Formats: sequence, C-alpha cells, structure tokens
Amino acid sequence: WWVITNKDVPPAYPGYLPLIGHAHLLIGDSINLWNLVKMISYKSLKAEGAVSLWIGPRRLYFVADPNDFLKVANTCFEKDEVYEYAKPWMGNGLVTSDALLWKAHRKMLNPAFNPAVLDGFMEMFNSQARRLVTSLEVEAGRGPFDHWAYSRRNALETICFGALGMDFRDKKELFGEYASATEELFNIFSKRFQTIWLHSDFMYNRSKLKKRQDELLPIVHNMSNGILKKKKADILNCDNVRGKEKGKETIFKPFLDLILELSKERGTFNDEEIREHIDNIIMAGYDASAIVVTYALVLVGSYPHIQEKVCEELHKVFGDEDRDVTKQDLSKLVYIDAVFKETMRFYPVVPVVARHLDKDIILRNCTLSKGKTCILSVYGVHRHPVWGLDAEEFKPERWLDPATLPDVPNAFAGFSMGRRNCIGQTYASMSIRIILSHIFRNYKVFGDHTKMVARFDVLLKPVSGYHVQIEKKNK
Ligand code: HEM
Repeated sequence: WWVITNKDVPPAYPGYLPLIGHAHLLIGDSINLWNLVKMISYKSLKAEGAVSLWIGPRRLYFVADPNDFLKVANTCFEKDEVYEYAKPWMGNGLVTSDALLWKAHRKMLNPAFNPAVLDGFMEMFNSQARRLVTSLEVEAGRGPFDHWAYSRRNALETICFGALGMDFRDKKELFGEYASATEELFNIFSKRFQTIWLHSDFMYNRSKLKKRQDELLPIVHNMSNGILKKKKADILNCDNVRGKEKGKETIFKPFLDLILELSKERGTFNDEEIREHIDNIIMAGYDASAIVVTYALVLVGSYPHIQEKVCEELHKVFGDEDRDVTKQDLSKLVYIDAVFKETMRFYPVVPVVARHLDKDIILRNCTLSKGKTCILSVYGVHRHPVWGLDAEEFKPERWLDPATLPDVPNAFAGFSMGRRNCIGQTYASMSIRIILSHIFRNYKVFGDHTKMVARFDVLLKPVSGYHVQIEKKNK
C-alpha cells in the first residue's frame, strides 16, 4: 500500500500476492520468462520509467527509461546477487566480480580491447568469416536449416583463436561438448532464478540442478585450464605467444597474451584469476555474437528490400571482387552497420542486466533505495517512445540519418551502458559486420522473423521459426 501511494517510489507491478509477491509470475519456462520481461518493460515505460516488484520478501526495481538506466549503471557498479549463481563457473572475472576488484581489473584489461589492438584482428576475422561461408555451402538450396549451429561454432573458434590465441579449429568434439555444457549451465541459472526456493544456497546445494551443475563445470573449466596450460608451456618453450595461422605468424595479439604479460611483469593476476578471465571472455563473447548473426540473417532474410540495399552497398564497395573486408571498407559499409545496430535494438541479446544498489538514487520520477536490486531493461530502452511510433518495426534506415534517431544519447543499450558496459563491443561489432559482408556477398537469404519464438535464458535465444534458407549467388 505504501508503495502504491508513495509518489517517490516506483509504482508496484500488477499481480502482487501476499508473502510471495510477484514470484508466481516467474513460473513457467524461459519462453514465459521472456514474455514477462517484455510485459514488465512496457509497464515500466507507461509508469514513466520504472516499477517495483517483489520476489518473496526481496524488493526489485525494474527500470526502462534510457536516462535512468545510465544513471543507475554509472552510480552503482556492484552486480546483483543473481550473478553469484554464475560464480562457480566464472569466479571473479569481469562479468561477475564485485565492484572493487572489477575496477582494478577492468582498468588493466581495457588496453587489450582498444580499437588499435583490434585492427590487428581484421585478417583473422576475415578468414573466420570465409570459413563460415564455406561451411554453409552444404546447406545452399536445400531448404530451411539451423544456421545458429554454424555461427555458434564459428564464433567459439574465433574467440579461442583471436582472444586466446589457441587454434582449436579442428577439434569438433571439444566444441560440441563445451557448447552444450555452457548452454545447459545458462539454463540452470535461469531455472534457479525462476524457482524462488532455490534462491537460498542451502536449498540449491541439495537440488538436482546443483548436482548437474557440478557435472558440467569440469567440462567448461577443462577447456580454459587447457588453454592456460598450453599457453604457459608455449611461453616456457619460448614459442611465440602471438596468434599463428597456418604456421605463419599473424599480426594480432590475443587478449590472453596481455593478461599473461601483465602477470609476468607486475605479478597482477594469479593462475586462478587468469582462468576466470578466460572463462568470462569466452562465455560473454561467443554465443552473444553468434546469436546476433543469427537474428540478422533471419531479419534481413525477411525483408527483400533490405537485403537488396545490403547487396547494393556491398557491390558498390567490392564490385565483383571476393577480397577481404578492410578497415576502410567497414567505414563505407554504413548500411551493414545500420543492419547490425538495428538487429541489436530489435532483438537485444542481453535483454536485461541487474545491479545491486549500494546507495539511494534519485531518478527523474522516483527514488530507488539502497540495498535493493535494480533490473535495467535493455529491451525497454529499445522500445522507449524516443524511438518514435515505428519502434516496433525493423528499420535499419533509422540509423542513417541523425534526424530519425532519438534525440537522447542513451537510447541504445545493446552493450549495456556506462563504465561497466561490454568490454568486447568493438570486437563484436567488427567481427559481426565482417561476417555479414561475406555472407551477403555469397548467399541470398530467405527467412521469416514473424514466426520466430524466443526464450530468455540469460541471453535472448531463438527457440523456433529462426531457420533460414540460402541460395548461392552466381559470381
Ligand atoms: C554482440 C555481442 C555481444 C553483446 C550483445 C554483449 C553484451 C554485453 C552486455 C549487455 C554486457 C553487460 C552485462 C552485465 O552487466 O550483466 C557485457 C559485458 C561483458 N562483455 Fe559483452 N557482449 C557481446 C560480445 C562480447 C565479446 C565478443 C566479448 C569478448 C571478446 C565480450 C566480453 C564481455 C565482458 C568481459 C563483459 C563484462 C564487462 C565488465 O563488467 O567490465 N562481450 N556484454
């Protein structure tokens, strides 16, 4: 009642029940959870930016206003306690670490992800994109197929090769095992969140989900431990730690090299911390990038006029040449860039992030109090009225003219916002735009995103209706 009548507090979301609050709304699978996230986002937008929710006695705020999102994201850097669920996997890597450690480690890791370092990745991004194009050949002209499986494997190879300097490209089994273990772990975290009694460690530690988690963790840790062990052995043998391709040294410097150099020179990271950073980079980077490629193909495949513009632009820049995409090409491929951004706006792969409020925050229309959880809705920000009446439409054109973009600078949150945003965003943006340039130069794509069903399983993942058909283009 206090919340309903106090104008300083975000209004309560409908459906509150005594004792359990809104926990009953969580019941169901991860498709229901996604529908719930959308409904709460729209309600928050109607309520001028935010609503209050209760999971049992725990109070949560749900914020969907762009400026409020940024204010919370840049005021409180502490992650919410749900991130603790992932700690047995990711330890104190950047995604899950507490604010104090995060500040120190992020400062040290930022240089590894800066655009100048990433320029050295161009050749590798191109050769990985070509590898994806070649692997898709078997599907050309053969009807709808699951292209996510291809882009996921390719993205995992790219992250291992580019970020960690390890060539696992011919180890099929490793990928299959690792990818299904990470998929199941995400699913376990999501189920735990949806099952209120499993929020307590006491109950969770006695559950079947925890047992399964304990079986899966060695699979994912073996991969990162293997990478670390091999890298250290290479260094001891004075083998060059730079990325190597087909026996020749390439110019890119994997992120792991920087981490290892820092620990050697300054004793900054111990082995455990390095392993945790590896787990975070792989986990945070590979599937999110693969899913964006997946959504982009379905969306562009759904709109022939958009695909035509993509192809016109590619023809203008490359003519009939099948050459690599250069940095200069990327700056000319403005429509592909618009497709990439609009895909991320339309289907945000990370639809919400959560912070723990370590201080009171005064927002435009309400005050959030210290000690509570704040869910920041990327989806809500991307559907905010600042995007105009056509916010529900997939329209890459809106990105081409500043006049058709929102007049607030914080209306895009695909990589979160503020200082604790995605460290890998330039990597993701470069690699995805290069992949799209290669795919649309080689294939015509057909899809129908209106049939797509998605689920919220930490990431926003497609469940069905996302399969596309491809036809090889005559060169
Ligand atoms: C399109 C692909 C990607 C999307 C949509 C994405 C999105 C995000 C978002 C929304 C966050 C904030 C998460 C939170 O606060 O809970 C984040 C954090 C992070 N991302 Fe990404 N990401 C992508 C690709 C990558 C790649 C390729 C890498 C690594 C190479 C990466 C590494 C990270 C790391 C390490 C963090 C934690 C940053 C910190 O807390 O300082 N991401 N990402």
